[in-house]
Amino acid sequence: MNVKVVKIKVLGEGCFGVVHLVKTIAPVYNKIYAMKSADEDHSSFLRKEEEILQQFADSPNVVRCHGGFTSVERERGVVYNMFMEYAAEGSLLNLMRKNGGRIPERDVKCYTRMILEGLFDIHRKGFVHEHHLY
Ligand SMILES: Nc1ncnc2c1ncn2[C@@H]1O[C@H](COP(=O)(O)OP(=O)(O)OP(=O)(O)O)[C@@H](O)[C@H]1O
Repeated sequence: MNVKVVKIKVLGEGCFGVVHLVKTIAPVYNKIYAMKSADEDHSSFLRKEEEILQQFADSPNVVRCHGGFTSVERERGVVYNMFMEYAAEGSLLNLMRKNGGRIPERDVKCYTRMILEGLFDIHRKGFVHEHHLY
């Protein structure tokens, strides 16, 4: 499948790759995704992440994965890309930064519930969540 996207902006960078906000051009026009990319030679983690996320399509508290594809970029060569649901409100860290280093008390209950329900689904399927500190 010949997937074409326009990169709108960088959303962030993790240990293994960069995440862009993108808009699709082909084969479907104007779909918005968060797209995580890694050089093909170092893409095994991303392919694994995709394989795992696909198992959580029915979990509303785990970010939805919309598949992956390979592209060739002039500067980087062959790249593997994974489409994710775009979390437009950003991360909890963004929320804390906007609120003087805290999560507003009125929001704590709702986010705690979402995190615990997401973790419950993850553990139920036999996975553990790991976050890298760097
Ligand atoms: N689906 C998304 N919607 C919006 N922003 C996202 C999305 N996924 C990732 N981001 C942004 O990109 C950053 C990097 O994401 P990534 O998944 O690569 O790493 P991480 O989860 O922060 O850390 P790690 O490398 O430990 O997995 C995030 O911190 C976040 O700011």
